[in-house]
Amino acid sequence: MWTLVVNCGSSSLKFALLNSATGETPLSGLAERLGSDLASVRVDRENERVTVPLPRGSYPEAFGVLLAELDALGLRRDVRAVGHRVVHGGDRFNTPVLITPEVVEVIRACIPLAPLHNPANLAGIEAARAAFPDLPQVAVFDTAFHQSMPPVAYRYAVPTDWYTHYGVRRYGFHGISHEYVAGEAARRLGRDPSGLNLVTAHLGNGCSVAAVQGGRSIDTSMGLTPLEGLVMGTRSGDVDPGLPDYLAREAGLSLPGITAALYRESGLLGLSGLTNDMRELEEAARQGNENARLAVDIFVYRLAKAIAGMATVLGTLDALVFTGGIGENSATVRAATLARLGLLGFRLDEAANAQAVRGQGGVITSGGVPALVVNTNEELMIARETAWVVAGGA
Ligand SMILES: Nc1ncnc2c1ncn2[C@@H]1O[C@H](COP(=O)(O)OP(=O)(O)O)[C@@H](O)[C@H]1O
Ligand SMILES: CC(=O)OP(=O)(O)O
Ligand SMILES: [Mg+2]
Repeated sequence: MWTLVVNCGSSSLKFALLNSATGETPLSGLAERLGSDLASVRVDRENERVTVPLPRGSYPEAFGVLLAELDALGLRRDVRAVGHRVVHGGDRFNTPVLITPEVVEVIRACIPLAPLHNPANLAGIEAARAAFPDLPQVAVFDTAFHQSMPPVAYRYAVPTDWYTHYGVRRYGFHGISHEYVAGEAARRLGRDPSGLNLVTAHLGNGCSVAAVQGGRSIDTSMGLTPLEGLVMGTRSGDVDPGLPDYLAREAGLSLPGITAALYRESGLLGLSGLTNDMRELEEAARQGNENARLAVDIFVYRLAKAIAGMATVLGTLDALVFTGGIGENSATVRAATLARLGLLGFRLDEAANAQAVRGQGGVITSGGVPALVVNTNEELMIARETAWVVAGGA
């Protein structure tokens, strides 16, 4: 079944046309910096890549480019469903669902919990509905996989009333990716997923780790919002909850201003003062830039602590999985992380670690607990889940 997958970020729209059974992907692309003068759309066709400028382009305009590409390939009429990545679904959804007006309302109600992501997801749903009014639209939630967490993992030690009245609890994100790579890792290890204890580390622009037991998430590092946990590209991850009040009083900053800085001006970017891009930071660190070095060191230090925490939650560890742009491509981050985790029994295979950079993934340890690189494929996961819902779901 041909499925169009739409993944809207705060200023980007990723899309892919996939065969949900075979994974064949004749068309994919990424519209970036939407709304700005520098907006552009990159289109990947079977054997070529083109980038077209789209100054001040909006989500509907980016969607227009996608439709024109579908027409050029003669495939628009073959699309049977549209699958959307939706970042926050609260605790209402533990599976993907057909998008109804009620589902849209829940996604809207979750905007305060994912202010960068959910409005963009709704824009993607609107654009797709306008273009394909007769096709089923499916929401695949980043939070759904983590709905299996037990209360001991998802509750915060705050007044119970905040939980019961305002849904203040940990939800977790990147579930589509954690679930996909956990399944792939089991396959690569030749093991039955139901018997495996895995830690999965999704390291992209947003970063999180998860403890996956028998194919189910039992804990993860992100919480109420995608701000908690690891150091990320521009997000701070964990800080002292006393920080906003302190800064509001000492620096005269507003609460929304502080939150915006924690989302957009912190993490690798804030620490280095240079960039949120790990590749550029590694290069700057090699050239002797101390701030870049410190940013990478703190990223790794916090990641290693979080992985050890997830291993503790699991009790025993069968494998560690690296994924996401950094996890798949940075041999340096992987090596430095494993070097801090001798306690868990990893033995890095340097040649295999260097090899895994070339895109195939694979096991990067020799003996001890295996660590693997698995390339994530959120689009394929969304296409499969969409096909499952269209076929009647649970
Ligand atoms: N060769 C590389 N070495 C180190 N980091 C890399 C490399 N390639 C990509 N990255 C990093 O991956 C991150 C982006 O991850 P990605 O998963 O593509 O992002 P997103 O979350 O936006 O999908 C960036 O920090 C980028 O620098
Ligand atoms: C939820 C989240 O952090 O997503 P992303 O990494 O795509 O920003
Ligand atoms: Mg990502």
